[in-house]
Order: sequence, then structure tokens, then C-alpha cells
Amino acid sequence: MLQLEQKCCKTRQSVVHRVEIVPRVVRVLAIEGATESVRTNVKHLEHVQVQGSRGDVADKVADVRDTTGRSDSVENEAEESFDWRERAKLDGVKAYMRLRRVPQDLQIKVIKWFDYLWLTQKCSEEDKAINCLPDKLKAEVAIHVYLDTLQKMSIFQNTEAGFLRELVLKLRHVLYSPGDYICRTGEVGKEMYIVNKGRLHVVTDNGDTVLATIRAGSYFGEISILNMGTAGNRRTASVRSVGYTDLLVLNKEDLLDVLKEFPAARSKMEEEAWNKLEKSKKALREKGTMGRCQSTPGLVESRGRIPLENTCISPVNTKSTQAYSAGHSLFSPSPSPVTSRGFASAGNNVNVNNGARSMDSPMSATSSGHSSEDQTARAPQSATTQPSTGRQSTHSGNMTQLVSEGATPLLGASEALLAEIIHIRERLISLESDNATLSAKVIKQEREVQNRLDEIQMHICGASSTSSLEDNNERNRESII
Ligand SMILES: Nc1ncnc2c1ncn2[C@@H]1O[C@@H]2COP(=O)(O)O[C@H]2[C@H]1O
Repeated sequence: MLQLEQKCCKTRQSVVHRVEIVPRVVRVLAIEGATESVRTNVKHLEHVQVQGSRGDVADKVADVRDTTGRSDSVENEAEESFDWRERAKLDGVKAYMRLRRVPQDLQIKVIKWFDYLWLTQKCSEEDKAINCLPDKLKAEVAIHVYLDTLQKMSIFQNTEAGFLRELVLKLRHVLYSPGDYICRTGEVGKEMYIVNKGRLHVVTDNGDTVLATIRAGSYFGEISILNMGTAGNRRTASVRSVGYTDLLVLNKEDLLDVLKEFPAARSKMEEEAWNKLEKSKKALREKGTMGRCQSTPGLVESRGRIPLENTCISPVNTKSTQAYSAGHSLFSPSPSPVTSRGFASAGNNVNVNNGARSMDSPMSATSSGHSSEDQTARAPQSATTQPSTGRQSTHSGNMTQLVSEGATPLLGASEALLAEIIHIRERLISLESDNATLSAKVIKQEREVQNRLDEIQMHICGASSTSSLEDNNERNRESII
């Protein structure tokens, strides 16, 4: 035993040999029994083994369990081992952050994230831990871990037996920190999320207005994947994590594959998506967020707008307009909402995905080029406040031709023109959005009508084939007679 202790101590100094020695020592201890101090040394050795895969620990656990049946203490050891490995990972990350001079607040955020992992006994790479298993075993483990969550979700109630099992296999696990944006308005939707733990807010562009709260057992991010918003495959809102959230992620392709096989689940999801869009619209209206909100391309608030034909164009001083246009390209893409908001509004947001996704924002080049605040800033007095006497506007395509009768502008000509153009552009976008909403509804109704027609046709075919059968029988009978 003494020899064994010495061996352990030596090994402690020479980590190089630990890999071969630890399992042996554990085995020997398990078989022979050991003093407390030897056990402590062994524990330490296990903890030092920071880079070992989970499988190593599992092996040891299995070994000990096989020979002694003392699973409790082994489980404790496995837990401690887990702690040590995570702590060692944190040490590595800390060293890296110091070396790379990562800002202090970001360092704190990372450390807090590790704290959260410890508290909840989560592994920073949970999914990777079971990647080494063959598919069938992996499926069994995943089902054990996630099925419960999925079964509690209303959307998945009464779904066919195979549906959840297929879904479970495609899920990935991610953790978000407080204040992280999981998705941003206008990004192309590539994933759907199921909330395992935690709470999230659906927010408008600037993050100030909370449109809805998403809780554990719900899901989000499906609207863009199902192309149901007026912005097609773009996110209709931003979603921000309130505290730490534990999400299950499903890729677009995987979701669509599964839904193809289970159309009933798709219909349910579409129905819920409509409800969400309606709810957000209502919330926007109630919160008095006027005008088109950049954050919700799928949600157009038309109340309080002036009709296109009522928009007025102030007289133009051609020179000043040209000068202005040269300096500020009105129709050139404004900065993407994601990029412009960037990480500034996200505060301590460190999610790498968020940064990477920012490029996708559609609004940068098209519809909501300017947020409502931008517009206020650029056009201190909107065109609606201007008198419309003596002026007319004619529209040709997207361009506005100005037919001015020389009325005195209240604003400087260029400012007024700018305000006008922004306003008209906004109105056009709004019309486009309305149009898209209606188109989506029409498509949905068309599909329903088509389904119904198919049913009726089937029914008629069935009936006619029965009646023709009867006719035949009748004729046969007659011929026999
Ligand atoms: N009112 C709402 N309630 C709950 N979730 C919403 C609401 N509005 C939008 N969402 C979710 O926020 C998601 C943002 O990305 P998607 O548009 O892909 O899908 C959206 C919905 O899943």
C-alpha cells in the first residue's frame, strides 16, 4: 500500500505517466480497498487528467462499480472530476483572455458563464461528450435526456410516436448568457430553438420594447424557417436571453425534413406562428410603437400613416438637393441594423454566432433602411407636418417626380425633400409588407382549398367507382337472367 501511495505521489509530479497509472490504481484500490490518503491521491490524479475524455472517467467508474459496487462514492468522484476538468478549462480560457487582453467585462462574463456551468453541473461541450457513441446508443441517451422536455411542449402533444424520436436525434444543446441575442431581426433564419430552461424576450429592434416572453417548454425561430413572415426567410423579431438559457437547437434542414414526414405537426406550427405574428402586432400597437418598426419586418404598423396620395413634396432647390445627394446617398443601403447595433446595444454580448450572422441582415439593403430613431434624427419634421397647398406629387415607379408650384418650404429644401423621400420609401415598404402578408394568407388558403378539392375528388372517385361497380353487377345479373 505504501508503494502504491508513493506511486501516486510520484505520478502527481509527473503528469505524463498519469494516463496509464490512474486506471490501474483505481482498479487496485477497488479490489484491495485503500486508505483515505491513497484515495485522495487518486482523486487528485483523476482531477489532473484534464484533457481526458468523459469516456475515461466513465471507464473508471464502470471498473470500480464492477468490482466493488460502491457506486455512490464513485459518482461523487466523477462529479468532482467533472468540476476539475471544467475548472481546468476555465484556467486555460482565463490565461488566453489575459494573453489576448480581452476586455475586463468580457472576461467577467466568461467567468460567470463557467460559474453557471458549475452550478447547474453542465458540461461546456455536452453534446460532444456523447459523440463517440454509436448512433443507436446516442439516440437512446438523447431520448432519455430530451424527450421529457419535448413531451411537455404543447406543440408536440399527440404527435405521432416516431416524430419526437426523430427530432431528438437532431437536437443540439446550447447555453446563452444574460443579455445575449439569440437572433436578430432581419437575419436569415437558419435554426429553430426549443427552450429547455430559462426565459427570453422577443424584442423590437432597439431592444427597448418587449413584445413577448418565451418560457421553458416553448420554441421560437420557426417563422422565418417556414417563410411565414412578410420578410420571407428573415427573422421577424429579435430574441434576447433574460438570464442564462438552455436551448435545444434544430437546423432548418432537419426541421423541414421532419415536418415533411409529419404534416400535422407543420400545420400546428404554422397556426401558432400566425398567432405569434398577430400577438406581436397587437403588442406593438398597444405599446404605441408607431410607424414601421425595423425590428419587425413581418409586422407592419400602418396606423397613423398618411396615405401615399396625401404625401406632400416640398419645393426643391435643385442645387441644394444635388449637393445633398452627392454627400448622402439616400437610396444606398444604410448600415445593417445588426451591424449598426452591433455589440454596442448588446452590451456584454459575446455570442460568436451573433457576430457572424450580422452580415445576413436584409434590412441593410432594402426595406427598413432606417430605424424609426434614424428617421427622427434625419428628418426632424416629418412630411406630414407640412402644408400640402399648391403642391402635387406624381409617382413613377419608386421615383417621385416633383411638380412644385413654388410654395415656401417650412424646412430647408433639402431636409424637406429628405423627409419626404424617407416617408415615401417607408410607405412603399409598408405596402410591400401588407402585400406579402396578404399573399402569404392567400397561399395558405389556396393550399387549404386545394386539399379540400382533393378530398372531394377522392370522394367522388370513390363514389363513382362504387356506382360503376354496382352498374356492372346489375348488368351481369341481367345477362345471367
Ligand atoms: N409574439 C410572439 N410571441 C412569441 N414568440 C414570438 C412572437 N413574435 C415573434 N416570436 C418568435 O421570435 C422569432 C424571431 O425569429 P423568427 O421570425 O424566425 O420566429 C420568431 C418567433 O418564433
